Amino acid sequence: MPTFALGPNQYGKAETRIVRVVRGPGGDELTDLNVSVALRGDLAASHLTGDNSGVLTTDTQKNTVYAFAREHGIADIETFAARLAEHFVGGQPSIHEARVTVEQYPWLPVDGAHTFRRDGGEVRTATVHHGPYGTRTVSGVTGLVLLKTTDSEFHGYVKDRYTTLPETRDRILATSVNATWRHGGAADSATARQALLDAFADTYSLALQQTLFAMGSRVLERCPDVVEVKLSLPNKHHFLVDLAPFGLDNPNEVYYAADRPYGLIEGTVRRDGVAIPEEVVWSF
Ligand SMILES: O=c1[nH]c(=O)c2[nH]c(=O)[nH]c2[nH]1
Repeated sequence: MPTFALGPNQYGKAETRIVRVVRGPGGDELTDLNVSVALRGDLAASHLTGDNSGVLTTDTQKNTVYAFAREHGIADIETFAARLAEHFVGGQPSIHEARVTVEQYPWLPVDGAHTFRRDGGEVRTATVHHGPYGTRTVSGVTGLVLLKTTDSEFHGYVKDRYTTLPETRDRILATSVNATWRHGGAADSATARQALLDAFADTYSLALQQTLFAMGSRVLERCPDVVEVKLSLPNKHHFLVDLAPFGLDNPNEVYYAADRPYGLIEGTVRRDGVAIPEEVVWSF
């Protein structure tokens, strides 16, 4: 008779959407979040026999997210996530570890009073793990779309019998930045985000790979608390259209913006010679 063992497991309320309005005479403040909680601990009995005596229900977790927004405010998403994670672990003996992931959808004021507009597709992220190892925070941004119209070359690459890509000394460079930065909890995400923007803008690029390293390095330079930056950069190709069939030249003016396939350039930038604390990664 085969026997089976329960492997790594976790549970929690995913994607609690919460919008908080702080009303003030000088204009309202809007915070728009998507909060996911996952808990681990002494919880096998629920899986093995249906004994739920250690289970803090996912419904309670959702309620806690809402209540904390009112009781403690949100401050920034790192603080909000850490407060929740510490509460779940500190409040129940059966819960030993918590992972709280927060996505923030930025809104910009329209009239400085009570009207806002969503700020493109950009999303700010924070993931906090809390457990016997303490609190580990990873902040980030996704969907930050950037483009520069020049100061980008690409040449000197391998040519084999399948290569058709022409070398270029002047091309459009565009990407949608997906970045995370691991830190001790004190990193200023606005500074990190600005570092990504500045490095993309002022790096004369010979490859998106080189721009990636410059962007990660700039975050480490400006944010002393950050130990590691991970970047995933789709190369949003812009191909010059051949207008010769119409008797027209095309001096870097008219492009075809391809949405797929796209190059995907990914890499990690770390501080040299600094011992980096082990990353907490749950198996799923
Ligand atoms: O910056 C680039 N890196 C590549 O690896 C690559 N490959 C490619 O076709 N175009 C580009 N551009």
